[in-house]
Amino acid sequence: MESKMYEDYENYKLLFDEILDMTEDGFVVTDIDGTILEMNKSYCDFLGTTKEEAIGKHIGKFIKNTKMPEIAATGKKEVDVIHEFANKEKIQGDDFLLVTRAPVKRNGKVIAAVAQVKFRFHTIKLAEKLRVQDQELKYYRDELRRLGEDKFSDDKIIGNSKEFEKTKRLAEKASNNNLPVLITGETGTGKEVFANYIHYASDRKDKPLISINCAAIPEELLESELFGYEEGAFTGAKKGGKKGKFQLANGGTIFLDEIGDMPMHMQAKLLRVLQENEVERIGGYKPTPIDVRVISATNQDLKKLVEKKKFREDLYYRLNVINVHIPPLRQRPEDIELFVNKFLDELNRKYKTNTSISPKAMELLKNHTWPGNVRELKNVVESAYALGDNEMVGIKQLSSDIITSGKKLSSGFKGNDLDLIINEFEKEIILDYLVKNDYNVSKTANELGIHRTTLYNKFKKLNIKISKDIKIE
Ligand SMILES: Nc1ncnc2c1ncn2[C@@H]1O[C@H](COP(=O)(O)OP(=O)(O)OP(=O)(O)O)[C@@H](O)[C@H]1O
Repeated sequence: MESKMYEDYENYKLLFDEILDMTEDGFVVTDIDGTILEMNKSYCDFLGTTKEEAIGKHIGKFIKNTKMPEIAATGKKEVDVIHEFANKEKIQGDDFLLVTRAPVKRNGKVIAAVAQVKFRFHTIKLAEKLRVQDQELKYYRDELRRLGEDKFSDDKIIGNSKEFEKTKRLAEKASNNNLPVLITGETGTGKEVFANYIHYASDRKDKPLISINCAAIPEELLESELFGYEEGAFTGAKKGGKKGKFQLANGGTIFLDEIGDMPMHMQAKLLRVLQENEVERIGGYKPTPIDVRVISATNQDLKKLVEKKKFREDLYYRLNVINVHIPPLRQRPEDIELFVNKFLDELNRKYKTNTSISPKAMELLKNHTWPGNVRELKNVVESAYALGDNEMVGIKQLSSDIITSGKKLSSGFKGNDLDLIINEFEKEIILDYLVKNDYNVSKTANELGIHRTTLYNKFKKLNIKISKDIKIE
C-alpha cells in the first residue's frame, strides 16, 4: 500500500532532495526541453552554482554540450558514457565525467530526463592526493624517528671522563636486552637522559617510551595512572574508562622516575605486574597481558630505604637487575668544560650570537662542587649568558657562591708561608667581588659580609688599588 507520505508531493520532494544530497555523485533532472527541475548539491558544487541559481534555468547554460534534451527526444538510455566538457573553464579540474542518462516515461511518453554523473576522475585525483600525503606522512614519521635517535644517540650524551664512559658503556649494554634497569645518581645528573638513551638505542625504539614521576602524582591517583580503570570504577571515572601508563607503553618502555617515592601498597601492586606481566585496571576483572621494559630511577639510596622498611626488598631486586649509576659532576670535573661549551653553543645557535667564556670564569666553574649537577650547571651558564654582553661570559656574570666555592678549590698552595697563601687567596676573592660589583666598595663589603672600614683596611694590607684599570685576568 502506498504510504500517505508518497501521496504528499511536498513530503516526497523533501525525501528526494535528502537522498540526492547523500551521494557524492552528481544528479540532475530536466524537463523534456532541458530546463533544470532538480540538481543535487554535489553537482551544483562541481559546476560552481547553487540550487537556487540553477533550478528553472536551461541546462545548456551550465553545460554547453549537454545531451539531456536529446535523451528526452530519443527516449534512449545511456549508461556510463564519457562526457567531455566543452566549457572547461567552469569545471574544477575534471575534463571528463562518466554519465548515465535516462528518459523518465509515463504511460510510454517521456516526461523528463535524469542524469547521474560519476566524478571518477575526481576520485582518482583524490586517491593520488592521498597517496602523496601518505608518502609525506611516512617521510615525516621516519624523520621524527631519525631525530629521536639522533637526540639520544651516544654522542649526544655529553661526557667523556673515564667514570662517565663506564656509565655510557653499561647503558649501551642495557639497550641490547630487555632486563629491568635501575638508574641511580644525584639530582640533575642526567638519569632521564639515560632512560631515553637506553630506550632509543633498543629495538623498542619505534614503540612508546612512557614516563611517570612517582613523586609528582598524588598517592590516590598513582594506581589509576599506572594501571588505568574501567568505566564506572569510581565516582568521577571517565566514560569508557582509561588506559594506564603500562598499557600505553605496551611493546615499549616505561620509565618510573623517583621510584623511591612510591608508596608501599603501590609497590606490592607494581611487583605483581612485573611478575605476572599483566595489568588489571581498577574495577576490572580480566587482566591484560603486557610486554613492557621497565627502567626506573632514583636519587635516593634504595638499599637504605629497604633497611628502613620503606621499600620492598623483593621489588628492589626485581628493578635493580642492571644498575646504571651516574657519577655526580664533581667526580668528573673534566666533563664540566664540555658541558659549558655545549650549553654556550646551543645558546649561540639559538640567539645567533658568538659568546665565549673567559678562562678565569671557566676555571671557577670547573672548581665549583655542583650540588645540583648538570641541571645546575646548565642554569648557571644560561643566566651568565643572559647577564653578559653577548661577547664574553666572565667572572662578573657568575654568582658569588660559584666564585667563592671555585676559589677555595682552585687556590693551590703555591708557597710555604701560610700567611702569604691566605693573603693571596683573600686578595683574589676581594678582587673578584670588586669586579663583579663594578668597584662599588659598599656593595662588595656587604656581599662579603664585612664592614666597609674592614674592607678598606684589607685594601691597604693586600695592596689593592681601587681603579677600574685593575686587571684581574
Ligand atoms: N650527559 C648529559 N648530556 C647532555 N645533557 C645532560 C646530560 N646529563 C644531564 N643533562 C641535562 O641536564 C638536565 C638534567 O637532566 P635529567 O633531568 O636527566 O636529570 P635527572 O637525574 O633525571 O634529574 P632528577 O633526579 O632531578 O629527576 C637536563 O636538561 C639534561 O638535558
